Amino acid sequence: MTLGLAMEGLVLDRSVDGGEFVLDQPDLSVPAGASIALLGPSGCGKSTLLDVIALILRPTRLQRLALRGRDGRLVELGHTLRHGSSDQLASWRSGLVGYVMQTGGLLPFATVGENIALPRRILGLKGDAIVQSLARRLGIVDLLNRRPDRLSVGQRQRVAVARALSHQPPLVIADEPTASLDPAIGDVTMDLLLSACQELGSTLIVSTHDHDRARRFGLVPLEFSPANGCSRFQFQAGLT
Ligand SMILES: Nc1ncnc2c1ncn2[C@@H]1O[C@H](COP(=O)(O)OP(=O)(O)OP(=O)(O)O)[C@@H](O)[C@H]1O
Repeated sequence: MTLGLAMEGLVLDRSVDGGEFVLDQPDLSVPAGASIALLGPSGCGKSTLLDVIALILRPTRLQRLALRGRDGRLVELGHTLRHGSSDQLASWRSGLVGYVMQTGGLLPFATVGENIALPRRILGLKGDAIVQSLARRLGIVDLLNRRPDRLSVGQRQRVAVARALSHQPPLVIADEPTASLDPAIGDVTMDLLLSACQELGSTLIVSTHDHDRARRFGLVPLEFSPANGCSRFQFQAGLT
């Protein structure tokens, strides 16, 4: 089985900052091209785990984090995530990951179209036909010239999904991407995430509270399981 993601020995300890939360993930492996639903109660660490995988959050300890690139090579990034510069991490992130953040994370001074095209600009990719195509599939073509502060939360969420897909990354991460959407648009959005990733052979990890939608769309569940200690959290190990 070819891996899309391999992680070992992750500890993210917020107690050092006065919190009570510890994410303790000895092992996590996801097959390349798999579509995963990260499930668990509020506060169990879904966003935290996604932020580590997306090279945003530096863990307290980490033995290994490897992500598969578009060229098929598994890139070892554990040392860079612990000790590399922000610029190094941003550079790897832009090529390897598309991230639909829970908060949208759109640039307020750029239009919707510019936001969606931004990951392509960063990578120097030519052609913006995919921006139009994604906008059409998500029903946001009429919004391309607006700024994000003139959008509803649900519209922003769809823009964030389009932006995460526009550079066709090998790993797509989505943090509750349908939380603010009505059921029909939520289904369209989940369908696009899945079909775009399947067309590209990309790995998809979606955090969600919507077990029913995850099941209907055939996402493989990766469930939170209590670890030792009342404030230690962990997700079910490898899916290979
Ligand atoms: N910046 C932060 N500083 C300190 N503690 C934090 C911070 N962000 C989150 N936490 C804590 O870390 C824990 C995990 O939070 P996280 O957001 O990963 O949970 P989640 O499973 O994604 O929750 P939800 O389903 O509500 O989005 C929680 O106990 C939360 O209070």
